[in-house]
Amino acid sequence: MNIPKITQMDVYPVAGYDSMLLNLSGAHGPFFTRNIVVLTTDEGQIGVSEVPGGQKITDTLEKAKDIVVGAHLGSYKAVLQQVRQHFSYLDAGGRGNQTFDLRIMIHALTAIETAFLDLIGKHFHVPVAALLGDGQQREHVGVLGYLFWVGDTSKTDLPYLQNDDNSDEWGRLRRKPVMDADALVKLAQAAYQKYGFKTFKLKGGVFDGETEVAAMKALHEAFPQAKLDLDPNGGWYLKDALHYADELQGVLHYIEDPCGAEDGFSGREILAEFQKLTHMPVATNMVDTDWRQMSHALALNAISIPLADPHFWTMEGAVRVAQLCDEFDLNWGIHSNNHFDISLAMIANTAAAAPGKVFDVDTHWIWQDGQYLTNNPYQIKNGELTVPATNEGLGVDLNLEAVQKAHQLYVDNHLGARDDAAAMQYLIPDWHFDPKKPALVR
Ligand SMILES: O=C([O-])C(=O)C[C@H](O)[C@@H](O)C(=O)[O-]
Ligand SMILES: [Mg+2]
Repeated sequence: MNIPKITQMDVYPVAGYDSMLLNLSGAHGPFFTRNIVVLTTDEGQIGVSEVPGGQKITDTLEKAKDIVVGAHLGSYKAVLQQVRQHFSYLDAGGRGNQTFDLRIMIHALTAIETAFLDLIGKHFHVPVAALLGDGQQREHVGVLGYLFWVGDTSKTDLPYLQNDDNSDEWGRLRRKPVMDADALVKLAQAAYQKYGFKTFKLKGGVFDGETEVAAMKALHEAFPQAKLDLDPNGGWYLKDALHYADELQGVLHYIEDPCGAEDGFSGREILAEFQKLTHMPVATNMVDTDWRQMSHALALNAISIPLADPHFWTMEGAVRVAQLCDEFDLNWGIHSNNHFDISLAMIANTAAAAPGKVFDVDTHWIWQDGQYLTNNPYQIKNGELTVPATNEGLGVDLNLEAVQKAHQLYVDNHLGARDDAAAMQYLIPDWHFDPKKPALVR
């Protein structure tokens, strides 16, 4: 029997268009960037993956080719071990304190793992979900409507996309400013019309806390049945977070990183105090991002909903977190960043393999919907993604021409890793990141 062997590994840094989404780290620029990996076997089959952008991840993937090319599918775990050993020094600084994770090795590792899993799934004619953890647990995966405050792009001379999809209200509104509760409710209504979400999350840490509390109350009034989450990325001090939590009792279903490290205490210690004092379930993608952090978070009872992003836990690692949550009576969810449709397939397959109480998972996809790198992107319908058990691999068919175009966009615009301060400086001159100050509070 022939076991397919990797004969080629291609790495494509790519870019797509984004809205001027605001967050604690600043404002999203007109482009978001990703790294796409394509593995080819001696049988001519391909396996794909997508992880965050940036030259450091691209370079690491390029260097890893020596380990990957020549390996056969059955040895993928040995390949992953070697990649981890060779490059783990790159992640010594941890995730950093931006809203997004700055690690390098773990993202490169995920890119290699996922492309292998795509190939193995195709080889055995099963979805990637069937290969993870204890196998596929569900076909339908709930996803949330990820809402942002959106800046006014006319205050910049940056090439933000406008009028790319005026076929419906969501397509129109997602490129326009959203700077008050009325506009936010309209945005949520448009997202609901198109995608049928049952949960909404607002990216907070932009306006002062009282303004964001009022916005959540307006969303609750407009969608009394919806589950709501507010995520200021640890930008509030504990004493303020306790006050906002009081105001948000009965409004929020859960809260995400309401506070973080302060006064010599770690983010885990502060969140443990918050959870104990409020009894409000706390989600996080900031304080339990590896097993060492997770062990402290659990010992402290700091969190109820680990958001295990498969891009920084690996797909297998994210499902391992779900298994732990299931055994320990915690809820589980996924965190995301702006992404193309390969990542959407990664999210869907990971959540389809997660046992237990899975919260509607994050995805930024609605801001990118229409910019496809595959011929058959997953669709969000009735607030769900579907992973049929008949899928093979990730369940997507790569459109190489679209990847090459997205790569050209990256090259032509001299892009690299994400830097939200640059666009924010158009709104507030000399703006600098402060992990303890909402972005527009300066
Ligand atoms: O849940 C989260 O913290 C995120 O989604 C982090 C992202 O970096 C978000 O803040 C963004 O895209 O601006
Ligand atoms: Mg978060």
